[in-house]
Amino acid sequence: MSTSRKKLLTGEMVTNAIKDSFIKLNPVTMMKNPVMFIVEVGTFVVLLMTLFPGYFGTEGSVGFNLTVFVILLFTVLFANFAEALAEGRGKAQADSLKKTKTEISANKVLGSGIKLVPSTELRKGDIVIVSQGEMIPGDGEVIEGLASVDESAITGESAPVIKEAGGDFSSVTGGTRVVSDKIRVRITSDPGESFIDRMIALVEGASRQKTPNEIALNTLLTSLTLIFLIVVVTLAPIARYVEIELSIPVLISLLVCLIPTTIGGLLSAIGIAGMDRVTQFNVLAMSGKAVEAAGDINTMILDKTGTITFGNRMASQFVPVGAHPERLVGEWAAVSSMKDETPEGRSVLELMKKQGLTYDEAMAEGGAFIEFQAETRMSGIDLKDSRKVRKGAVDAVRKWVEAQGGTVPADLGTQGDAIAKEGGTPLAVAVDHEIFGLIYLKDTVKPGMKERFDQLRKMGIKTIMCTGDNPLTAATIAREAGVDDYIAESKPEDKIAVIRREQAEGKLVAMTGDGTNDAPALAQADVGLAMNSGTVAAKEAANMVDLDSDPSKIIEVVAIGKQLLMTRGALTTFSIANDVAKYFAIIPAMFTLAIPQMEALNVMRLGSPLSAILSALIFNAIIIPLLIPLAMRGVAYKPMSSTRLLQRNLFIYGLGGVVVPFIGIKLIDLVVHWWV
Ligand SMILES: Nc1ncnc2c1ncn2[C@@H]1O[C@H](COP(=O)(O)OP(=O)(O)OP(=O)(O)O)[C@@H](O)[C@H]1O
Ligand SMILES: [K+]
Ligand SMILES: [Mg+2]
Repeated sequence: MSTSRKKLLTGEMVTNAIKDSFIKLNPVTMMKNPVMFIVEVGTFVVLLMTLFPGYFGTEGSVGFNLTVFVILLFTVLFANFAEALAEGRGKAQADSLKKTKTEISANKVLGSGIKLVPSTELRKGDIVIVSQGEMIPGDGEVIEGLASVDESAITGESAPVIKEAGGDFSSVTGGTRVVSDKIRVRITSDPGESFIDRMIALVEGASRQKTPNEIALNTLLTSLTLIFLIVVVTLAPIARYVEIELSIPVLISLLVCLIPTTIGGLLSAIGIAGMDRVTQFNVLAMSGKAVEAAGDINTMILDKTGTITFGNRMASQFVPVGAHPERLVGEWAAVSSMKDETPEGRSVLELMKKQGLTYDEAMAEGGAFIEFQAETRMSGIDLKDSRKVRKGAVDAVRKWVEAQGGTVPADLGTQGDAIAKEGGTPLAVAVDHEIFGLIYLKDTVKPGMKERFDQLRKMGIKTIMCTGDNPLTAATIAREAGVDDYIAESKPEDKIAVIRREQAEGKLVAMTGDGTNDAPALAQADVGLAMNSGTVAAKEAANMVDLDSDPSKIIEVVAIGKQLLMTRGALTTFSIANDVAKYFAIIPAMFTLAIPQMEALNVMRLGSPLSAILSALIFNAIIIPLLIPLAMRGVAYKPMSSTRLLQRNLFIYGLGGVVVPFIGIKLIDLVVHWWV
């Protein structure tokens, strides 16, 4: 998928798009786009008048009518081509994804035995075993074991990822391959509803629905079209009353020039291309609505570890407190981490090794491991000799020790604060009622974060960092990264509370997450971006999934959403401004046709009335393909507030929309008036 993703446009896509432009002429399809449907009807009427001259009263020359027919036909084809081209890349991607969807046989667990069944027979809840070298037969959750999995079929990333039971890295995707070890997987989707199935439907646009914004704009464009239709229809009898004969092809040309064909022709291409830009970025948006919501975001909730910082928080130092020797801090830290599979836990053992320190591994035998929980902010082990060993957030451990009647060394606070002020995370290490010291966990802010948050601020987006870490560390990192606000010591439910609070103020909120405990907040947020590495629950709750599992990508997703909305706004402005300019070419020409004395109205000095009409019509048609690259690429985009953006766009695209047709029509007329 990654290879096809990088290719922009192939000759094959263009050929297919040309073919599709004709297929899309089917009136049933065209009716979904009322503006272009009216043009198609007009094209058909002019065709009839060209084929059967003399049946329809006033109709001008056959040559003129034939020319109008050809230009109108191309107007419709160009609009269809824009849409087909925008769809092309997704279709190509869907094809390459379908190829990865071959039938796989699965080792299904049945009672105490194993039966070989085709993957298509697997249902939700079935248990399968997948060993080294085998393909995972369906989406599921690892319930036993650990394996490295090659997910390049869906993510394009060739480095294998570790999947293991329990925790946030338990979800597996059908069609990916186990490259080492063996896992037991509980299937979580029925046939036809898998991640790859949904991905295919998404990229190929099969499930594409018009977004609320698109529907609103479509209604506006349709209303404008109806108004102009009424104007033009009533114009004919009025003109006849004052004894001006206007032929039907001339009236149809007028109508087509007046109605917003530019945006009408490009509207759906803009939406599809916007979705596609998100996909090229390796983010799957479940709907166009999600992408547009991203463009309107006011508040962004980010977690610290892994989003703003690299997240591989590493133990870098053991700091003793009270009268305890440094060696003991390391030893108890190691004992508390022996079975702690979090990166923090593993890094403690690595630091021991690096410092050449040893500890008694046998101590853990027969003990009960206490897994890290965001709620308790501690982890550790209850030894079989009944001693309890803990490490965790300083204030959590302090409370734990105090609850057992222990005393807290005087320098715990100062030493902890010193680490926090440097942006590090202090973890206190305690055994029963005694605190031995601190583990200094180091994490670094990802480069360029400040600039990105500056950009978000310019767009008028407020950023809030939510972290489980202590207030001092949170403050330091918040300052270093340049977020607007932060919430420290936040439990998972605090995230959803922040989201609700912002939404109650009428704001749209975006957030990222990967854990099952993030799922409610991901669902509550207007834009929820789940990590592909995350749990099934998180991915189902979110409306976007990042295949690269990089939470900071939410920033770019918002930028893409903004760009989509801007592109649509800019081209709408351009289109309507454009039509205004066409009045100046076509209306004087129409009246001069009937009353030559009205030549004074011909401010544009166009060759002849007929060439003026044809030139306006030709301009109206070719502006569509000329704007396809802009519609597909999106307009150039600088972060700034919505009001400034609007002013800037009105200036560039509004003014441009008025000026460009004058020049364009004049140039076309210089050529065309030689023929008519
Ligand atoms: N393996 C661990 N054992 C003991 N305590 C831990 C462990 N990992 C983290 N902690 C402590 O628990 C606190 C809360 O962790 P949590 O994962 O909820 O948030 P965080 O990782 O600090 O922040 P973020 O929400 O930005 O990811 C941490 O700040 C740290 O003090
Ligand atoms: K038009
Ligand atoms: Mg965390």
